Amino acid sequence: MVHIISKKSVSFIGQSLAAKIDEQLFSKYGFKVEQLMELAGLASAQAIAAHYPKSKVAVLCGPGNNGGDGFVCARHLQQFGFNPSIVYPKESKNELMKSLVIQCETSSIPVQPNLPTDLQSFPLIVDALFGFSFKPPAREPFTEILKAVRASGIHVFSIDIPSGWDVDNGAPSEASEDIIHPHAVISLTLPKMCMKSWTGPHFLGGRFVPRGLVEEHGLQMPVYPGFEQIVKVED
Ligand SMILES: NC(=O)C1=CN([C@@H]2O[C@H](COP(=O)(O)OP(=O)(O)OC[C@H]3O[C@@H](n4cnc5c(N)ncnc54)[C@H](O)[C@@H]3O)[C@@H](O)[C@H]2O)[C@H](O)CC1
Ligand SMILES: [K+]
Repeated sequence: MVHIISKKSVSFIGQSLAAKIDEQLFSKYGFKVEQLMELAGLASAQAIAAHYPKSKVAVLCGPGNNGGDGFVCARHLQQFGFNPSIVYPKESKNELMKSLVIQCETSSIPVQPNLPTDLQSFPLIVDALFGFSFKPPAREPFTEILKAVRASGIHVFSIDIPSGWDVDNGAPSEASEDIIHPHAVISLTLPKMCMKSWTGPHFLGGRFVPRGLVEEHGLQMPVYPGFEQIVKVED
């Protein structure tokens, strides 16, 4: 059972503060991106395993760190008994992303640029296309993918933000075809402003923010019970 906390007990942060916190974690507080990505991807996999039965799962990975979280999440999902396949439309030159591809491929997790032709046989899709650095609207080849995912009707679990949404203002329109309409979301560190009016299943993970950073920005952090890495946010 995932512990439930009130939406009112945590801060919601905007795009610029999310980027500032991220930058300070690496500069002032000495973290390496792969450390935090491992925790973010693990928390995402834990939320998925807590919420969905084991199944085939298509993990859509973008070119930035949100995509990196997706690769890590896929690795952990495989450890938890899921059967992940990665869709990675735009290969990054970044060394960390290259390592993540190797880690998955050598663990027999397929990595391909296109959606699987048998997408309808996947009960679940993980959306790790874009996180808090996204600036709408999405460009190709992502627009086509977002539209195909929407048309498929398959349940989507979004990591950090639903891809295609404006980080501060949310979904451009309920009817938009080129954005993710998630079934559930995990926010990392703290929920972003776009999640304010979200009423579906909402998890929170990323239990790694040092106390100094919390105090510096006056953040209201979630209270995680014991040694848990995720909580569920409800009204
Ligand atoms: N501090 C934390 O909590 C941590 C969060 N993590 C995850 O990292 C992402 C943010 O990662 P970042 O690399 O800054 O950016 P994104 O992944 O959101 O995307 C950048 C990527 O996307 C391209 N892009 C932007 N807009 C568009 C567009 N309109 N169309 C097409 N492509 C676009 C851009 O060029 C870049 O290539 C955060 O959300 C968390 O998921 C870390 O893993 C750990 C620390
Ligand atoms: K996402």
